[in-house]
This record gives sequence, C-alpha cells and structure tokens, in this order.
Amino acid sequence: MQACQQQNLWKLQVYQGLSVFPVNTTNLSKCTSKTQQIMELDPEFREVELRAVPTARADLTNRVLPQMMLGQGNVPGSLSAPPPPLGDASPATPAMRAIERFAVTGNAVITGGAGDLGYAASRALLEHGLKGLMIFDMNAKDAAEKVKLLESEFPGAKIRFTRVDVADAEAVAAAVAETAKVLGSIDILLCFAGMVSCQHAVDMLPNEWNRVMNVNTTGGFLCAQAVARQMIKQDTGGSMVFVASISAHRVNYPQPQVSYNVSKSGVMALVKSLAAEWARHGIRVNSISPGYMDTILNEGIGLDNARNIWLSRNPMRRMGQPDELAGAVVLLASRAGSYINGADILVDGGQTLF
Ligand SMILES: NC(=O)c1ccc[n+]([C@@H]2O[C@H](COP(=O)([O-])OP(=O)(O)OC[C@H]3O[C@@H](n4cnc5c(N)ncnc54)[C@H](O)[C@@H]3O)[C@@H](O)[C@H]2O)c1
Ligand SMILES: OC[C@@H](O)C(O)[C@H](O)CO
Repeated sequence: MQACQQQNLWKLQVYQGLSVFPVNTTNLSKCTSKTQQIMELDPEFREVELRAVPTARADLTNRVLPQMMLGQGNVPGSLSAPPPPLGDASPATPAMRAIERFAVTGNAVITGGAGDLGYAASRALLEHGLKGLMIFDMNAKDAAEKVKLLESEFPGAKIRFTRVDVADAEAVAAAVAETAKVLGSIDILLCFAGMVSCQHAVDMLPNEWNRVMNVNTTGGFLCAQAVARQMIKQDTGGSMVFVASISAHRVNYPQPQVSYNVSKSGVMALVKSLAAEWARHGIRVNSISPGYMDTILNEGIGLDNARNIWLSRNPMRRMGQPDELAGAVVLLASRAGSYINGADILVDGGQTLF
C-alpha cells in the first residue's frame, strides 16, 4: 500500500495486481482502516475502490467522490445479459422467435425459494429452461419438500438447497461461492426471502425493527453483492429480480406495518442504485411489487377483517395467486426484458389504484 507512506496524495494504486481508483491518503491513521478494507475483499475480485473514510467533520471537504461508470452502449449485449436481445438475423420461424424471446438460460439462486411465491417463481424459471437452481432459505423442512417436487417435475435440471440466513453476510458469501462451484455459474438472482411484521409503530421494539430491515433490505443487498461479484468474475452479466411490495408504494390499510413498509421502500431504492452501478457489467436489476397474494403471509382467521378490507379496495375483488407473478419474473429474467433495468413492476390486480 504505497499510498499510506505519503500525505495528501491522489494517485492510482495497484493492489496485488488489481486496478484501484485514485485515493486520497490524508493521514496514516486513515490508511490503516483503508488497508483493512482492501484486505477483506475477495482477492479474485478485479476492481476495488479505495474510499477515504472521514474521521472528523473537517475531513469531509478532503474527499474525492468515487464516480460510477456506465456501460458501453456500442458493445453487443451491453445492458442486456442474459441472454442478448434477439437480432434481426435470428431464428427461423415466428414460433421459434416467440420461444427464444422468453427462454430462460443458465442457473439461478432464489432466496426464499421454499416459500409460496419463491417456489412459484422457481417453477416458472424451470418451465422456461433454467438449467440449475439453488434455493437459499432458512426453512430446511419446506425447502426439502419443494426440492423434491421440483426434481420430479424437472428431472433434467440440477436443483439444490442451502440453509442460509440472508442477513448473515459471511454465510451468504460462502453459499454463493458453493453455488458457483456446484452449478458452474450464477446467471439469475431472485430475492424473495422476506418477513412481515404488523405492529403499531409506538410499540415497535428496536430489535424487531432491525430484524425486518436486516432480512428484507440488507439481506437482499448482501445476496446481490455476493452474486454480482460472482457474475463480474464470470464476465457473463446476469439478471437480478427483487420482490418489493405494494407497501413500498403506499401505506397499507388497515394493518400498521411501518418496518415492513420502510424495508420494502428500501428494496426499491436499492434496485435503482444497483441497476445504475452494475449495468456496465451487463447486470440488470429490477423489482416486482406484488399486491395481496394468496400465501401464508395473508392466511388465518385473524386476518379475515383485513382481507375483506383489502378486497373491498381491489378492482378485481380477489387476491393474487402465487403463479400470477410468474409472467413478470420470466420477463425480467429472459431476453424479453433485455432493456428493462431499474424498473419496478406492480402485480397487484389494481390494488394501488384507490
Ligand atoms: N404474500 C404477499 O401478499 C406479498 C406481497 C408483497 C410482497 N411479498 C413479499 O414476497 C416475498 C415472499 O413472500 P411469501 O408470501 O412467499 O412468504 P413466505 O413466508 O411463504 O416466503 C418467505 C420465505 O423466505 C424465507 N426466509 C425468511 N427469512 C429468511 C432469512 N433470513 N433467510 C433466508 N430465508 C428467509 C422463509 O423461510 C420463507 O420460505 C417476501 O419478501 C414478501 O415480503 C409478499
Ligand atoms: O400480512 C400482510 C402482508 O402480506 C403485507 O401487507 C403484504 O405483503 C402487502 O405488502
């Protein structure tokens, strides 16, 4: 770390053969934390950016802002993996083009794949050609059952499960590395793992608030970061789909659920930020916002009153079925979505119209 030996120096650094952006090395104490930050990164990761970590308010004015890099629009397939858009010179018949447009290629990680919506999305990707699937979930029992069902329906695909808490950064990194080894590559990430919390805001305890944020928002980020590093290493690009919610768009009624609403709004902001940063790697990042779906999250007689209120405000007067998210998932994971980046698709039967 040459930079640590000089004061107030901006220069391009090379760390173990990796290209590193210019860094402000204002003083030695800051260099220590920078060094640690670098050492913790995956040594195979190709680009690392050193950030000045201000230790005092006055240091804020010594920063140089890191700058985002955008894609190269002239590169075929830029912003569009996987796979690249159908060119003019492809396939023979209209029927083949229709199939190719929505074909899903490669392998996927689906977090929360043991759950109702994650399972329906897993099936949809496999129906459209997915070769390998790794489910990340905490619920080993349900996951084992779902893997068995999927294996019997899709005997040609490699389908596996890893028990992992998406809020645990180390576990996520290890699970992603293992997945890349087992499946050979990771081309698609669906982040469905999530939890609800219906609570009056005045009663919310800090640890309950933190758990919802950690699972729904931070967990999604940790999975996306680990998978993006893998996709960048592969140099294949990829598609990431997060599950946000109607709760990211407006406040639900009648149930109070402030932590959930904030966590899902965070997911939408996360998606836009990652879509902007990672397009240059051919990674598209989008979200789907389901309305009230017929899953375990909305079951039970204690929810009868709420369900009636939800239905009274829904133009279609019904809940969504888990498979009704499939179209949006396949669209975003296939070449049909090759120019969709940083978007959110509402799938709510019109719930948010009123
Ligand atoms: N059901 C709805 O009406 C609805 C509406 C909008 C958004 N969503 C969102 O869709 C996603 C899936 O919901 P669902 O209805 O299928 O619920 P679900 O409970 O059936 O599925 C959630 C899955 O996530 C897993 N999970 C929870 N915490 C985890 C963790 N820390 N690490 C790994 N896995 C974890 C659970 O074990 C479960 O299998 C959630 O993010 C939810 O917030 C659901
Ligand atoms: O149980 C309530 C939740 O399902 C939530 O309101 C729903 O996920 C809509 O975002």
